[in-house]
Amino acid sequence: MLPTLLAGVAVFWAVFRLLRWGRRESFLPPGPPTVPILGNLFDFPTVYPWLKSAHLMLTEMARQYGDVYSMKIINSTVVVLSSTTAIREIMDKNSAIVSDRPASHFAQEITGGNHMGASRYNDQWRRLRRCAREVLTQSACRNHLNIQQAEATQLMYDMLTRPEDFFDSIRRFSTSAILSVLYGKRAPRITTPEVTAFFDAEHHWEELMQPGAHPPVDLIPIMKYIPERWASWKTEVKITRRLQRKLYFDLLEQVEARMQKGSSNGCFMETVIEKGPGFGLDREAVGYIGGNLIEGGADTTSAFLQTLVLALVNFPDVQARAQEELDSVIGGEHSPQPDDIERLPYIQAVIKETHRWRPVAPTTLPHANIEDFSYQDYIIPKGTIIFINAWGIFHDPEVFPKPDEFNPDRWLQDDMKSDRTYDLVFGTARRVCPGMHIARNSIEIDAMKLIWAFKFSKSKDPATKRDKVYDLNDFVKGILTGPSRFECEIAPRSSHHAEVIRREFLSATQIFEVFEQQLDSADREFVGKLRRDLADELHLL
Ligand code: HEM
Repeated sequence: MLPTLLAGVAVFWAVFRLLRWGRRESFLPPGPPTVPILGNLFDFPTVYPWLKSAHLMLTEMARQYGDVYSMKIINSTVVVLSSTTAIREIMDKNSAIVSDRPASHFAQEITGGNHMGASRYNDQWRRLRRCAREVLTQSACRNHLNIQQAEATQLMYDMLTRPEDFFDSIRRFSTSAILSVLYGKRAPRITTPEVTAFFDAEHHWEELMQPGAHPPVDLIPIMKYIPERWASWKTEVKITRRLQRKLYFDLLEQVEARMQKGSSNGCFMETVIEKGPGFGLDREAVGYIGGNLIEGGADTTSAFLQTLVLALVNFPDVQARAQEELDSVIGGEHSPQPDDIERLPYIQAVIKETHRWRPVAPTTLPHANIEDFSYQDYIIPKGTIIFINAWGIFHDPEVFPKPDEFNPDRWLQDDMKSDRTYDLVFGTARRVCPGMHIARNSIEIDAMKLIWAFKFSKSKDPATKRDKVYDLNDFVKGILTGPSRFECEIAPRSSHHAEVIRREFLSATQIFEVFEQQLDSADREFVGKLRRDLADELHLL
């Protein structure tokens, strides 16, 4: 009798709990109507990734339900923040409790909990983060300006000689710059083995981490126990882990080998290898911290630069004004140097406007809270997934009139000069991007040099001979985004500019050589020939 009664109570309890799934609790902020059990599952943008980008759908809902709204996804709660006031009141004031990440079974399985960006708010994350913070301070990052600047001279040279490949040249640049800073080993070609290995590993990682691409193991944890033959994602997880580890630990071994030979070059990982144990990081974690930083730094920087080119092509008046400023402040004898940015307010505004117009991370990365907290009359329960709708904030017409227009002047208005909204591009609370100083340096150097060096204009339609029409919303879908591949015309602003580009690239040889100690024979041959040909060419000029 008792077992039957207990079983009855258990079934009743399970049914009772199930019926509460999907229902919005009265203490939550408002949001779209829910359906039983599934809640807002079908309102959630990632369920239809092929339809519309997540940030556009989240923004449409914000205009309807307000700057703090909630959704129920089965038994989890999602809150979306779409105003600076909400960011200040929720993220800044509660930073100690809103810096968790939603659970990611895939990230845990692939990296063993060593992925800083995907890690929960736990002791291992604190160790990884402390190490990254101390080694990536603003002043420490100045030590890497030389190689970032040298890499930018190769980017200019590549655009000069192969303008049609600019999309890949930018990708090579950003991957090589971050590899040099982190591992002291550069990548002179897009086919350099580490670049190919990174793209391959990243492709698998992004495919797995894309919400909606695989069964929702985090929402329905029992799925973890499905045997591999019916769960293709388990094989993908193994492949991704193998590819990442091969890249990260091969690179780590190369740094260790150089250090043993006494030919260190001051890269980030040398410091991490020395100081890592002091931060409580074992070799496993040291391997992953570097890998996670390549991942954080490579595609974000290239997406920004590709967006900048798209904007320059489509807003020629902005380009002309930026070039006027560069001509009057820098002149034509040499390209801009890192510290010149202080004297170039319009270029600074162009950079801010690029971040605002098409942010690389339009919803940053999702946060989660480790404790309940209240906001106005609402309670946000522990474990809520918090989306920062940076796109919605940057495209709020009340704050940024005509938000789709690329207008750097808005950042030169007195009230915007010290406005903190811009900081959102690098995230919030204790998760704010640890690579932002490295990123800012790269972006500033490149924006100054590229705008100084080239005229960017629209390609012609071969049939009509008219300017091509660009779809300024054709961006790759995902948590991190950038423009889909596009064509444009890139020409040096004068033959004198072209000559300066060649000279500056050749004179960066000494800086490059420090980062070329371990290149493979094909890359070594490539850089040798390139420099010999360039020297001959300049000699003839
Ligand atoms: C245009 C360049 C970049 C942009 C726009 C950008 C933006 C962001 C954003 C929005 C976040 C999420 C912050 C949050 O959760 O609130 C983030 C996290 C992160 N970024 Fe960046 N980032 C850039 C470059 C870099 C670079 C160069 C590195 C490495 C040197 C890097 C490494 C990371 C890491 C490791 C995290 C995860 C931090 C954590 O969860 O504790 N990022 N970044």
